[in-house]
Amino acid sequence: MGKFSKRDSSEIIQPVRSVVPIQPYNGFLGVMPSYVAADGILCTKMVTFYQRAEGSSLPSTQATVLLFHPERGHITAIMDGEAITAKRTAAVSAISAKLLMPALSEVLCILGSGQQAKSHYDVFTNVFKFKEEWGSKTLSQPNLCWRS
Ligand SMILES: NC(=O)C1=CN([C@@H]2O[C@H](COP(=O)(O)OP(=O)(O)OC[C@H]3O[C@@H](n4cnc5c(N)ncnc54)[C@H](OP(=O)(O)O)[C@@H]3O)[C@@H](O)[C@H]2O)C=CC1
Ligand SMILES: O=C(O)C1=NCCCC1
Repeated sequence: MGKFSKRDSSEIIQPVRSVVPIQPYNGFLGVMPSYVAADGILCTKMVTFYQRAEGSSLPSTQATVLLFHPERGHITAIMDGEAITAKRTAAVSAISAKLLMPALSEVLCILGSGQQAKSHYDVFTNVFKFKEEWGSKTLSQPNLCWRS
């Protein structure tokens, strides 16, 4: 993402994500490899995501990030892809908002109360200042009001 922000993609190999539908279960498996030679980073994220039935206790998204030794090819780290996904996705949204939102945006409204709702709340309140914050009661963030 740092390289992306610098608009320097010359050293990054990052094919478009491959997605395998898991049709009977309304799900997908996504595989997201990338190689940044200059930084010695060879990795892939593997993520499953599902449209769950209402009231299901199963998670909608599960992910793992594997880091490899670029020269020798062995795995050097197995990382929590859900934590990385939470921060990465919210960070990308904040960059988009920074570039696209009207200058006098004073109200933050978060829909949903899952992982992304929480990480977006954290990142957006860190990067921007809002006069009002609206969201779900179940998101339970300290400054957040809610509509019943
Ligand atoms: N573009 C990207 O890179 C990424 C995209 N995503 C997408 O972001 C979305 C949220 O992901 P995440 O936060 O991890 O998921 P979670 O499962 O943690 O949260 C989902 C939220 O959506 C609510 N919800 C689910 N179904 C309905 C419905 N029918 N009506 C109203 N609310 C509903 C849930 O409510 P309740 O708790 O009451 O069930 C919950 O608050 C997903 O669509 C996911 O695919 C996620 C990660 C990365
Ligand atoms: O890229 C990701 O990570 C995800 N994309 C779609 C929904 C789940 C996670």
